[in-house]
Amino acid sequence: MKLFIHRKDLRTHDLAGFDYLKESGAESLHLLIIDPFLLRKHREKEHSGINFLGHAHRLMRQYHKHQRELHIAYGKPEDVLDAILEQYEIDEVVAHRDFTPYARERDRKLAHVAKQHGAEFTLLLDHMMIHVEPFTDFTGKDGYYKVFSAFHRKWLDFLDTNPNPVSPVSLGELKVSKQKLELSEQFKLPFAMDDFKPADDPQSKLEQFVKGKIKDYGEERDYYAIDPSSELNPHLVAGALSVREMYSSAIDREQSEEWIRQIAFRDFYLYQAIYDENYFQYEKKYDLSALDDRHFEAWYKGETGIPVIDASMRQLNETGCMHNRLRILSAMFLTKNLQCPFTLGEQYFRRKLLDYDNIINRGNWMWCASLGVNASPYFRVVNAVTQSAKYDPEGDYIRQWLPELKHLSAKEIHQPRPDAIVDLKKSRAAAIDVYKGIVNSL
Ligand SMILES: Cc1cc2nc3c(=O)[nH]c(=O)nc-3n(C[C@H](O)[C@H](O)[C@H](O)COP(=O)(O)OP(=O)(O)OC[C@H]3O[C@@H](n4cnc5c(N)ncnc54)[C@H](O)[C@@H]3O)c2cc1C
Repeated sequence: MKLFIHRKDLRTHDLAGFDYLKESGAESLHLLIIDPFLLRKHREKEHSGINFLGHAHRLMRQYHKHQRELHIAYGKPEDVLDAILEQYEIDEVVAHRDFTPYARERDRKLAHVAKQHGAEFTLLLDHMMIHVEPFTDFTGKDGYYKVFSAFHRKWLDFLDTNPNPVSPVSLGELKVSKQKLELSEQFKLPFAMDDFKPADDPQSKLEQFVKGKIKDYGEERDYYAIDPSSELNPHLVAGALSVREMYSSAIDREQSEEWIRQIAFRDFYLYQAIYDENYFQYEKKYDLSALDDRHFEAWYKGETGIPVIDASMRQLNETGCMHNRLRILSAMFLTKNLQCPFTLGEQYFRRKLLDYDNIINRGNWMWCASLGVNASPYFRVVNAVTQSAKYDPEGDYIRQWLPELKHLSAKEIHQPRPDAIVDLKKSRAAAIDVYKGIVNSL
């Protein structure tokens, strides 16, 4: 019998692991491990944890609907696996690959436990559009792409000749074992799944988006006050929706290029995390000693006196959502105008974002902070006030999140408040000076 472990792939169709199980013809036991490490610091009460657990609850229901058994265990993955392999005749453990340092170490430990029990440990690539090894062969490049535009061109060519279609295999076609798992008390969930509202179905949202808003995405994607983007990402990061489904539902639609380009962007950051050995340690490579956390609290509480920044942080704190343009403004403001290390903002987003993803979050924070291989130039410091006036000309977004400024005119509402913690012009000049030193310290 095989053991399939769900991770960031909380769905019951189009999974590389399901294709593999179907092909093998073997019976399989299906497991989701809730890892206490990933819920430390009460993340189950933060938006990112609530999103994941809401999707876990939805997955449980889907298994139930298919009359299949999904076992849920709570504990260190290697301990859970050890207990299961001790009790059951399992010859192979199957899961999907992940590239964060924590995931790599976890999988190293799981491989070790599997080996001790004489079982195979198979990791499959599921959550990227491209398969990285064939892609690397296809590029014929010595080394990897460091710049997105060149990567993007090759990515499109590669998918033209190496399509990665949605799999027709779904849970109902697998021989899922009906055996009960008898795990000891220590592996029982310390909370009830019912405490988490099951996440909504992403399929109808995807369908609506590709039939409607996708054609305006290229022109309107930055106009955050009118909700121009798909808002599918919380489903994608939990794996309730596969990237193949997103790509294949959009690729033949007119004017879908810009949206597809964003999917390539996601693959690009995942690809960087695989090939750039410094991806997770740039903060140790640069000299960031000129930066400090003086203004961090004002930033995360939305009390900087720059209306668009405060509005976006209030939205984030309350809902876990923040549009991409606002993430850029708020990250550049923190790292550049407030001269705060990017890692503090990165960690704050980890707790707060509904669609938090370690690799994508880090790549974007580094881009904003002008660090790493694919970074904005150090002298790029966007002006939050002019961007606010450009993308939200009536100030509707600010009025929604800062009702105390409702009375101000469309012209006044974007302007720094009298008690703003920094002067945008002066802090921009200072940031350019400091970041010139930082980027040259590598
Ligand atoms: C500082 C900062 C932090 C971020 N943190 C995260 C994070 O933790 N998790 C995360 O998934 N994204 C993150 N992003 C990227 C981006 O903001 C979100 O992917 C996007 O806002 C999701 O919105 P949407 O669901 O409407 O997707 P759409 O705008 O409809 O885009 C479709 C898909 O394209 C991908 N995408 C879009 N923008 C980007 C981007 N800039 N980089 C990589 N992929 C992108 C996403 O997978 C998304 O599902 C961050 C961006 C910044 C500037």
